[in-house]
Amino acid sequence: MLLTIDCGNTNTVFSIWDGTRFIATWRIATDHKRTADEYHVWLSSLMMLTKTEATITDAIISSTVPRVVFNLRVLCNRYFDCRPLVVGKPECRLPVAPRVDQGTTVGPDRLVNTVGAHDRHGGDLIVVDFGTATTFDVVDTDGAYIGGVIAPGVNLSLEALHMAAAALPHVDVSRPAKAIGTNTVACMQSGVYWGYIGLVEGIVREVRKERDREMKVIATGGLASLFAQDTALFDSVEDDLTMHGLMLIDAYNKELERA
Ligand SMILES: Nc1ncnc2c1ncn2[C@@H]1O[C@H](COP(=O)(O)OP(=O)(O)OP(=O)(O)O)[C@@H](O)[C@H]1O
Ligand SMILES: CC(C)(CO)[C@@H](O)C(=O)NCCC(=O)O
Ligand SMILES: [K+]
Repeated sequence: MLLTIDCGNTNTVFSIWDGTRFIATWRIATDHKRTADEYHVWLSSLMMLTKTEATITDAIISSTVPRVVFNLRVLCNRYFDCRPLVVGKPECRLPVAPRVDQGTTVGPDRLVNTVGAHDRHGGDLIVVDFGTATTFDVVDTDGAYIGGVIAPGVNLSLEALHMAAAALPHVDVSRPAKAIGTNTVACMQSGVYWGYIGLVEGIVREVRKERDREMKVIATGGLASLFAQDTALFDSVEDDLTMHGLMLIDAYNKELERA
């Protein structure tokens, strides 16, 4: 079975693909100090607790945090006796190469989302991912990543308000009942919630204008379904998009190896 690891700046998600479907998904806070042994204790306990029967033989990693890759590699070598594929490394091939400025490095999560979304929807697409950053990936007709937009993440914006203003408390994102807040928390929630609705709609409008063509919008990330309540923009909301992309990239590389 395949272990897919999506390491973001905030959270790291592990899933197990049994060849047909994902049988388990577990989340842990990203911490570069976490050792391979710690990952293994955590993973094996969850497997036991949930009675997940899995023999991991392969692994693929997407990491937006370069320094966590070392310990994730050790985890795969030591405990699963395999060498993981790492998205963004030259030995990990992608079905279609990104078309961006020379010398620039695209976030591996964005490359993986591009592959996952193009497989499900073809081109042209805009993939919106509500993670630590809110990213927009523009996918060409042939499935190439051709650029996009990086905006501050929703939770990051709320945290920035709290950090910079003495009178503003820590607030969790939520859908406010009204746009006009009548207390501090409601005002902040309105600013971020309706602000992000406007941000997403505005950016998609500009990207479509620039591309001058129809483009489907695919949303992913923990907060996608929250925002989907108040915009008709998303053609589809898919929480498993990154994992689907990782599974496809692994299969693509295995196929190349066999050829
Ligand atoms: N309905 C909800 N309301 C509030 N928060 C939510 C909701 N659903 C998910 N979340 C939270 O949203 C955040 C976004 O999750 P996601 O996995 O997309 O990104 P992340 O882990 O924050 O970022 P990264 O992938 O960059 O590490 C998570 O912290 C998750 O717990
Ligand atoms: C933008 C983030 C942080 C989103 O996770 C990640 O994709 C990243 O670190 N990207 C590198 C820069 C780029 O994608 O152009
Ligand atoms: K993510």
